Amino acid sequence: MSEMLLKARALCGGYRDFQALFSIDFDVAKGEAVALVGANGAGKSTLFKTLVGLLPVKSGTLTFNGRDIAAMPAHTLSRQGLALVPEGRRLFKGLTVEDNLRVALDHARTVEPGETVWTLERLYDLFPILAERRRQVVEKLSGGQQQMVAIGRALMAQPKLLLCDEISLGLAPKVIGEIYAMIPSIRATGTAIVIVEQDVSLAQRCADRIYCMLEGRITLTGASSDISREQITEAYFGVKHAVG
Ligand SMILES: Nc1ncnc2c1ncn2[C@@H]1O[C@H](COP(=O)(O)OP(=O)(O)OP(=O)(O)O)[C@@H](O)[C@H]1O
Repeated sequence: MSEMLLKARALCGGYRDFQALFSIDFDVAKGEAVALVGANGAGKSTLFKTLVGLLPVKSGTLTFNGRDIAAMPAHTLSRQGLALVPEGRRLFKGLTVEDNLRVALDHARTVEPGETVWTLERLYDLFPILAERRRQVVEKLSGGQQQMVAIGRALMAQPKLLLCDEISLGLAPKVIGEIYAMIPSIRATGTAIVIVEQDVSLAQRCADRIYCMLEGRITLTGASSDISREQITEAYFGVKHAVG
């Protein structure tokens, strides 16, 4: 594996008295695409929120770019290069597409010389429909277009690692295809990406490696090309039975 960007070891976390993550080992290398799969309630969103500092690390270690980030708050982590596209998008209603995108500039990472900078122009090249809709308030957009704004907003923070939580939820297959087509362009800039995806086949196709979670634990990890459908099914449900 190439140089490590994010490294979690024996990570435990959750909500107040409720433990939702148990001894998680999770790695992302620079520029890598990783998929995180698991049933509803497995702990995928909780892991993402813990990685970006929205929930506390209860025990274990967490490093990003070689730095201990276990106690860093979300706004500091954003400036370090960690960005989350949250489940449900959470756009700023009443603001235009462009204003939603510009909001991220306030907590963006300072880009190093030679690195690609995500500008509005580059984003509009990635999602041309957003250029057409730039002056519209986001409520007027379709679900797929809103998802593009959510991804675009995260990219404007100039992340080294982009965490995408269920970006295909509720979208038509054609639109999902359009959104997932952005992954190679994002990776080409050197940004690593982790996607939470319910469609396991899609996850396997677009990621180098897969992690599967069940009841707050990682139950399977490996190269997408090496993992069989049967192994994923077992890790996903904890029992041997067939899906879809
Ligand atoms: N705000 C919260 N307070 C307390 N417990 C929570 C909270 N949010 C989630 N949980 C619990 O944490 C566990 C993991 O939930 P999480 O949302 O991380 O799962 P998930 O894999 O992302 O599932 P989904 O696909 O449904 O979002 C579940 O038992 C859930 O009920």
